[in-house]
Amino acid sequence: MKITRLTTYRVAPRWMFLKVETDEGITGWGEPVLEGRARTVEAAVQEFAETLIGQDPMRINDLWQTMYRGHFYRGGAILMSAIAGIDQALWDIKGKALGVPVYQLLGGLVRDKMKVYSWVGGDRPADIVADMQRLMEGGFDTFKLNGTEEFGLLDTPRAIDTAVAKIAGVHDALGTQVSFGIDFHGRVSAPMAKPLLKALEPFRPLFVEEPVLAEQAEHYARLAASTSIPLAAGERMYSRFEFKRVLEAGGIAIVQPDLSHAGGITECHKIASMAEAYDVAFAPHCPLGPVALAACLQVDFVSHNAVLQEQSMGIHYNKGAELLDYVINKEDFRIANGYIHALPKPGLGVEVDEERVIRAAKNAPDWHNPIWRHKDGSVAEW
Ligand SMILES: O=C(O)C(=O)C[C@@H](O)[C@H](O)CO
Ligand SMILES: [Mg+2]
Repeated sequence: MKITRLTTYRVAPRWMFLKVETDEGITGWGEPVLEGRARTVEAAVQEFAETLIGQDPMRINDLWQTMYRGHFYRGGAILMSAIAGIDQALWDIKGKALGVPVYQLLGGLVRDKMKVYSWVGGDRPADIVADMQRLMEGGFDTFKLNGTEEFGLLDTPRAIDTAVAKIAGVHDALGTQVSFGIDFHGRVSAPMAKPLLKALEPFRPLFVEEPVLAEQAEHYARLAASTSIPLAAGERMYSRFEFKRVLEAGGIAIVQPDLSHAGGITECHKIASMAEAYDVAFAPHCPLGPVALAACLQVDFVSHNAVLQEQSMGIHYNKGAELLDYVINKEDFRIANGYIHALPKPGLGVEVDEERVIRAAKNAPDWHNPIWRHKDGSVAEW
């Protein structure tokens, strides 16, 4: 079998799908996107296409290594997102060619169902309790929310109190009926993370995510030593070679690689295994589309340390399209009582509505995150 064509489709809300065609009529789909940098990743995918066309798609490991090592420069958000989406599509082709879901090619199921969680509260956490109560009716009991709005490098006790008050409101209203992760979203500096974590401890969040920016990873171990809250990170780390340093230094209880940013199924399956060796949980980041989610689930169902799966249904970013709008087999993605089952169909297990994708690609938005500023006019972490 040979790869014949790679076609990218940028679509609402902020996703990009990749279709990889072969000379035997088998097509694979991937989701190589970096939110806000879709056009850059698209260019990277098309550059990789120059070396992929004519190659055997079944040789996923060699193609992955060639994409990663063959062009001298390596790693980083753009290249690893391009490789991620291509890798997803290659696994999709392989599973379809052999007539099995990808998880069968990775050793089979370690669990019958996978716990998922839902976002609440948006960019600026608000209406959190109401959002949770609405989603609890749909069977969810695990959530994630942003911990703060803009937060200064040195901020005030009042800013900490404002952030804590929102969490206290959830705790007062719902107690332990719900569990929730708090995403600091890299908005909190290392000096402020310690007091903010301490102030949040009484409300026992499930985890705090990106307690500091990924480039401040050396603070993870120090922060973990100062708090009982499990720390999570990974959406802005792009390969085993970044995760190895974090795992070795300690401090992170949950790794959250993104299957569309960290090299795809091939790389994230290895990251999950590395994390397991350090007794660290695996909870893939996935605020993206259905192909990215399908790729996550394939790794979740073969990884003993997979504990939670993010999915974007109802997320505040999904303007103009929802998680399953481009999916034909919507029923396979059904979430019941906060769990999802392994996708039964061959390959990634997602049947893409190609006509709808092609239509949507004709007027794709060019999504970018807002640029936030502090009161003094300096740029703030969004
Ligand atoms: O889902 C999460 O945990 C996030 O932090 C969302 C963030 O990754 C945005 O997708 C960036 O545009
Ligand atoms: Mg996050």
